Amino acid sequence: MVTNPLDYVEPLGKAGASGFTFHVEASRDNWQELVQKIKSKGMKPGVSLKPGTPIEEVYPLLDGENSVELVLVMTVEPGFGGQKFMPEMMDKVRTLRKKYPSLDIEVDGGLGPSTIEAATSAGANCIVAGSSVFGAPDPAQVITLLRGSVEEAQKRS
Ligand SMILES: O=C(CO)[C@H](O)[C@H](O)COP(=O)(O)O
Repeated sequence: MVTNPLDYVEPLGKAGASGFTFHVEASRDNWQELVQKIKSKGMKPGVSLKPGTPIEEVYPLLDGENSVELVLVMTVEPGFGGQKFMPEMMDKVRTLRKKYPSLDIEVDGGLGPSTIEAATSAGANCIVAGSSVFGAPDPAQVITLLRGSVEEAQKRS
């Protein structure tokens, strides 16, 4: 998480990023300008929210003009890898999935073989995973498992 996301749009665009996700908590006053700038640099805009932030805070960014195309529901407090997945965040994912059936919904924090099912069955289709992949004896196998869980959940929906 950065506190001044606007400052990073230009450099990340230049570096070739395809997407740019900012925290709603850091952009309450300027998210419209931010989304416009992200799109003007050819990147896909996304918004993220911390565990303590209610899901309703992102609705204006999805419903109006200059809408974001992805919501990242943090399943740990932002800061560092290796933290414990917060299953109670799945209520946010379920609520979002019900309201926005084709939205990209990402989850980040504590995702791995033991938590992926909770996330994908709630409606998450983009997974951020650090420790469970990089700490595994066979990282490719974990990635295949995570991807398979997303695909299975999508077939069921
Ligand atoms: O940066 C993070 C939090 O700010 C992420 O949660 C992290 O990169 C993912 O790591 P892990 O899969 O180990 O939870």
